[in-house]
Amino acid sequence: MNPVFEVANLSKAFGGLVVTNDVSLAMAPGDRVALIGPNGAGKTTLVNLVTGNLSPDSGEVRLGGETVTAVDAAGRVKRGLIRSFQVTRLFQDMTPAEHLGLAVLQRDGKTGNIFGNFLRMPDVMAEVDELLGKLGLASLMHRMVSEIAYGQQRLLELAVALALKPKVLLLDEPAAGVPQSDTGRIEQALAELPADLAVLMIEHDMDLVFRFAKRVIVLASGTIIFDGRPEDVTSNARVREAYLGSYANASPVA
Ligand SMILES: Nc1ncnc2c1ncn2[C@@H]1O[C@H](COP(=O)(O)OP(=O)(O)OP(=O)(O)O)[C@@H](O)[C@H]1O
Repeated sequence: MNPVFEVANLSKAFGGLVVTNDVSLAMAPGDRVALIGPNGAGKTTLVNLVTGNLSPDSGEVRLGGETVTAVDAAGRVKRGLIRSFQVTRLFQDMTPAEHLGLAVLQRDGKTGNIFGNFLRMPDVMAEVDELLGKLGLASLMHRMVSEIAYGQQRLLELAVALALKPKVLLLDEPAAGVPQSDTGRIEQALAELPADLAVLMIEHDMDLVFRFAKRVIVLASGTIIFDGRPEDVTSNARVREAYLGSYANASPVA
């Protein structure tokens, strides 16, 4: 199958520190990939290069076969590359319905309407209802974000991302900080993501990685040291060495 998303020989240094070192990878529609690696391995930097929030020193990013290395982050969103909206970027005094309504209008290029009452637009609201229903947030649609639990805010992030109709979805630790009682709902939402969507998830929780991913990519010191099946990752010598190295550098607990 043709890749929906590719990076080729991507490199990035901050000062003298090479944080992304000749990284190449491709994803097909429907892929479920976990991106793991010790702290400071360069995972967030790689995602920032992919989204266009950072520019690489060299290499290419391609979406649906088109080179988008020079396209800005908004242009990549328009082409279907969506990073899950972070909880810290949700508006505390807006409701889930308003967040999703705005996302739908933005996706359809109708942002001129945002000062109209889009909550009365039947086509927009039908989609908002459906998305919130899917994620179990229907009863909260008109509550302020500040009044809803953290786990539900993380589900709302996912709903906003889905409202933009992604082809490639980048998730950054979708269940981090969520009380255990609510992680099941998030995992269910992840399991129910559209089958043809390509998903790349940064995740530290290996239990979640094993339940979600069909493929694991391990980054260490900016280099991909493993790209393969989840069942092969923990026995891989380079992966073990990279993680042991990160523990060896950790300070002993007093
Ligand atoms: N803007 C920047 N300027 C300078 N150094 C940076 C910058 N952003 C990241 N770094 C450095 O690049 C390295 C990789 O950071 P990055 O956040 O990409 O790693 P990570 O794998 O996402 O880590 P974590 O799992 O801890 O979030 C780190 O040493 C970090 O200090």
